[in-house]
Amino acid sequence: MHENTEHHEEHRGRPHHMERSERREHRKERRQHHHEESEERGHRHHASWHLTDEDGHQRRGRRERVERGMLRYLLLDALRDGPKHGYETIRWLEEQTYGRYAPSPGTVYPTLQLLEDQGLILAQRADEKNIYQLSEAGQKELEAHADFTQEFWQRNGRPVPPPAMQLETEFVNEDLQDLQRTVEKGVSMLKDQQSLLALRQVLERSKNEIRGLLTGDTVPQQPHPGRSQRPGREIEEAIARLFAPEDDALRQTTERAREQGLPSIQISPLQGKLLQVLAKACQARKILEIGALAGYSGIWLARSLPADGRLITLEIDEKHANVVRESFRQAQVEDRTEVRVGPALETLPQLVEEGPFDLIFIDADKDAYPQYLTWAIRLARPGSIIVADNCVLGGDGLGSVQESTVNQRGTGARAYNQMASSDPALYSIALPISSGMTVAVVGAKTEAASETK
Ligand SMILES: C[S@@+](CC[C@H](N)C(=O)[O-])C[C@H]1O[C@@H](n2cnc3c(N)ncnc32)[C@H](O)[C@@H]1O
Repeated sequence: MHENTEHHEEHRGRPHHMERSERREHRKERRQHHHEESEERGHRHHASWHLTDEDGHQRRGRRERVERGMLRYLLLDALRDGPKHGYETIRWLEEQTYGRYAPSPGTVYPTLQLLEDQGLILAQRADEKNIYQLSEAGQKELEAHADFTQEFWQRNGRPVPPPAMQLETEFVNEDLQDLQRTVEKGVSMLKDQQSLLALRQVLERSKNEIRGLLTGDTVPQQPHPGRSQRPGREIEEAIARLFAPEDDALRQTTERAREQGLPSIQISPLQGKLLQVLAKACQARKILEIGALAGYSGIWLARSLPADGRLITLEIDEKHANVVRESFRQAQVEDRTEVRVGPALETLPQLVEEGPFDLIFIDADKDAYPQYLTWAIRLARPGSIIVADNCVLGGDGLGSVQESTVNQRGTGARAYNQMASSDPALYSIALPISSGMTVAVVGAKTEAASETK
């Protein structure tokens, strides 16, 4: 299936004989034409998007919407692969999209009829069924509109990544969109041809590097499970070996998370030990965590507590919460831990009576980070420590909040760091450990700082 996909990518490519500007113009015209055409038909096709996981269970995903104007090209594509019955075109599309797209017969048969009426496909009756094949006109039509389907195949013509890679794959897609926004914005801001040339050179270098990585010519440097490049990873690992070795319970927690299909986004052992050191420094007896996942960081935190200490960890996902409880049980810290299920912003107000907390660890949805910080200050005492993970993000978490119009990645972290560095109630620093942790010590609270938005 891979070779097939590659073949299609090549075939679907832009007409090579054209100059770049001509190709762009050509593409623009085609899009316009395609748009008008699909509006004329006034149809949008909705197909359910379902995936079969490794255990053979069907999961529903987002719906793949395909305009009928587009379906005709996908059907022509199916027939380029060889003559087929109507039903076989459906199966072919389902197979080529790895189960993401299977149009209904009610949409496919009328479209095949239309294509036949237009002379783009030929029908032959055999065994009381029509076998369709691409006509010469159909072949030309398909080639002339190759770029219509290109985006569809880019999105759907690749295998669905295994659960452990889905998150990273999403990050890659986000990064691509970020890059596009940044370049588009940059192009409109650049004043001279020289700068544009420099920009193109950067893009060219990146493309070459990516190609090298994909073909295996370049060895990936310091790959890591987080979002941003992490220089000095070997050093981190060496420190972890010395200061923060994992035991069976911690290793099993990571394993359990993987088995249950949870994303691999827990903190590193080094971060776990840092949390423990900070908990010891403020003599923590009560710890609050926002974002539990499978309980990995929770175990590190719980182990820093005295026997009568308490860790409350907040988790939105019931399935994650069950894994966390199991992890805590296995690590024998269930006596001092509790998982509270629900959106953290709803649970936090219920904790006012149970505070103050000596250490608060924030590691959940990034957009809400500024609100979590406000709540953390409210639930803290002077001398409490507030730690937030994923705050540096290779630099994306630093800088001004306004940058978010260019680069949306790191928006929550940027706002968080701005608050943490300027709030008079806090004494803070961001550390470049893993994807960055911002550590703040709560000082004497001011009225303004303890108000909750
Ligand atoms: C990065 S993971 C936490 C990793 C964990 N601290 C560790 O290092 O082992 C983030 C977790 O926050 C949870 N989460 C996301 N949004 C949330 C919300 N609004 N309230 C509570 N939990 C949330 C997610 O379900 C996920 O399990």
